[in-house]
Amino acid sequence: MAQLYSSMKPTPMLKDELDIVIPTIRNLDFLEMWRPFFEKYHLIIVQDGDPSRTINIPKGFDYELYNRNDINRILGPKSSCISFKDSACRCFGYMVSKKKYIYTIDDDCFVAKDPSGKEINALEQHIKNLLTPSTPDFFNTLYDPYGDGADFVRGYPFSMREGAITAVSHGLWLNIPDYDAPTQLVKPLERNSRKFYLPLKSLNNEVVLLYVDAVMTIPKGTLFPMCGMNLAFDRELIGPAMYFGLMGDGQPIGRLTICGLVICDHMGWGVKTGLPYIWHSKASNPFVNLRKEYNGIFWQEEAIPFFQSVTLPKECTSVQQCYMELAKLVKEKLGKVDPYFTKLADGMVTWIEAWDELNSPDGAEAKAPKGKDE
Ligand SMILES: O=c1ccn([C@@H]2O[C@H](COP(=O)(O)OP(=O)(O)O[C@H]3O[C@@H](CO)[C@H](O)[C@H]3O)[C@@H](O)[C@H]2O)c(=O)[nH]1
Ligand SMILES: [Mn+2]
Repeated sequence: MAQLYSSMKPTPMLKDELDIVIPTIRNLDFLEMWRPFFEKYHLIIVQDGDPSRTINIPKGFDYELYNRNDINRILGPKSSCISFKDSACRCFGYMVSKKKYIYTIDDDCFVAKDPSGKEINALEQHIKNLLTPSTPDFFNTLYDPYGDGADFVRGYPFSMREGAITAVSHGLWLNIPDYDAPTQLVKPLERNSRKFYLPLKSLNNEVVLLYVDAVMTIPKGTLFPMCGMNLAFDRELIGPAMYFGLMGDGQPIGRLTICGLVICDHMGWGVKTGLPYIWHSKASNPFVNLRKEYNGIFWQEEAIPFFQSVTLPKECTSVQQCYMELAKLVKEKLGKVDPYFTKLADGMVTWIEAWDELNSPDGAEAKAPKGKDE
């Protein structure tokens, strides 16, 4: 399937083909800053924590809001696969959406500015990333050859210039980077201000935050730490594999995405990272994060070599089949690391079952209180 976007200008809005998923334990006043970019889109808000709390949502946005009671009502016993008291609860929004694309953003992420001072329309850049091919099989040293002002460099095989379908667009962050707790603890004041260019001086002669003006494809066979803070994906392609795992309340682990992107390699799809940037305003509490992360920090030393070694049978031709196979392997190979991984594997199976229940042609409709403040 050829990617839609080529050199046409402007980037299609896809306002009827994309949902914005926001996990939250806070009021959503941050939407005021995003209003020019988000107001035409449908929002799926997943309210975590105490369902009796009222979340303030600025007027004029079209949204559906799900709290834990809704999740339990819609999924019944299968709601056990949706994390509670962890941002991974956002996966429920992926499951109930009916749109082709998803953009997910945290409620402490704001509109960033590029070095020229122009506000960045993160959603537009993600759409551009998703509608242009990726280059997972052969690295282009000018990064994204489909970006404005770039192309394939000399020596890039012409037979590979059509590229691969892009399944995921992973954006980055100015100000507070997505650091783990130990890094956050030793670098409490560090801000993302790497100097990839001559420092741009602001009016009062201070170095302003800079950013890396690049989008690149994650090379095939390479894993990377995927952050859900500023992330978009083709839900019809890779949606069933975008489960963030079992984390938060009742789990020995949090803030670690066990994600099935190895399936992209198996399916021949691409994953991009880089632009767009958002401005991440708040560092969650590093001590609380350390408690959530410490198991994951040493388990990942076993889990990563496992995921790097995974090869899926060619008989797995759908994402669901791949994911079920991955769950089987997680149980077999990682179950001995800790019983958690057996629980996780079961959660992965339940996730696919719930996904198919809600998304098969005759699947149950996820009834939620529709929200649209006139
Ligand atoms: O129990 C919770 C806690 C938070 N949320 C919502 O999830 C996002 C992220 O929360 P926050 O900004 O406080 O935490 P960060 O450490 O900055 O998050 C990043 O680290 C990873 C940890 O989850 C994640 O990939 C990034 O998002 C906000 O919208 C909170 O409101 C929640 O739903 N439940
Ligand atoms: Mn945050």
